[in-house]
Amino acid sequence: MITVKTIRELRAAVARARGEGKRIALVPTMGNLHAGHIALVEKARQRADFVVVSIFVNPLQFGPNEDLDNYPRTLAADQEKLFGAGCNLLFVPGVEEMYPGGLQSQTQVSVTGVSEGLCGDRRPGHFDGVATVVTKLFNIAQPDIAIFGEKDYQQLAVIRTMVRDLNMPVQIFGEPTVRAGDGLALSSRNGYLSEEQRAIAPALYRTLCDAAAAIQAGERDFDRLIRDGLAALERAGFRPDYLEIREANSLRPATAADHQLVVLAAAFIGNTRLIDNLSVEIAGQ
Ligand SMILES: Nc1ncnc2c1ncn2[C@@H]1O[C@H](COP(=O)(O)OP(=O)(O)OP(=O)(O)O)[C@@H](O)[C@H]1O
Ligand SMILES: CC(C)(CO)[C@@H](O)C(=O)[O-]
Ligand code: BAL
Repeated sequence: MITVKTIRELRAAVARARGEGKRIALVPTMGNLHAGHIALVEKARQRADFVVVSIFVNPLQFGPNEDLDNYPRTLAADQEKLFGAGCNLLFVPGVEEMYPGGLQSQTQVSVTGVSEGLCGDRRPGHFDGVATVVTKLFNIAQPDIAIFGEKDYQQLAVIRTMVRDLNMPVQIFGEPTVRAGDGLALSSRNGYLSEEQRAIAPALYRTLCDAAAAIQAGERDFDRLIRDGLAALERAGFRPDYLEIREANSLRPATAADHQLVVLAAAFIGNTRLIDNLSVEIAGQ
């Protein structure tokens, strides 16, 4: 595995791999890697011959009061994990390499529809920042495929929409959320939790499971399910940001006629904001 910091080095290595007839995969990350990221890398290995992982804590997708400065940066440990997972090239650009003209003058990519509501409302500008950096990473690495986690469900929908609308020649794969034994979705931000907060955290997934089970059992009063879910999160010690039930593909609010649903939630424990989601397929329809 080689680690490069510049677009020029990345392009040269990818051109060599392509010249050898290799299929290129890209796994974009913000680092502080855990088993969820490694599962994406392993999937990339299965589907391609040359795996590029990027680690870039993208300032463009953070709001002014968010955790950009505190976001964990653990390059040496990440390199070790990626080497073990069969990554071929690690791209770790600095902010200047990615945004040489500064953040203000950066052309931005903005996806309508699926980026509205949910995290799009709670984190204004977030998905413009994500769509912009992912477009840049696609243009820089020109991968055949790119792999993302379903944990960031709305992000995956935004990227799929962007690729479709802008005819980007890259195939997108979404991978299931990797969870701890108690159900908590693995996330770099879990590292912010104290022992006491970590004990509260699995209630987020439990709440999603309860809502999904109620839908499977025939409940279609989604407003009531949302109210119950928000109350359950509060009882557990969360400060809920949102809990919503959406149609799984369009992300519009679900109706009783929909067959593929997703329950999505974001909630704070102290200053730490966790997100999670659970898809619900209504069988036999
Ligand atoms: N538990 C997980 N299972 C599968 N994929 C995941 C998981 N957590 C993150 N990913 C995916 O890894 C990629 C990089 O995500 P990122 O580096 O932001 O990690 P993260 O753990 O989600 O961090 P954060 O705490 O900032 O949300 C994204 O495609 C994301 O969806
Ligand atoms: C896709 C991504 C790497 C873009 O910065 C980021 O949003 C993430 O880690 O999910
Ligand atoms: N995992 C999504 C990146 C973010 O929260 O900014």
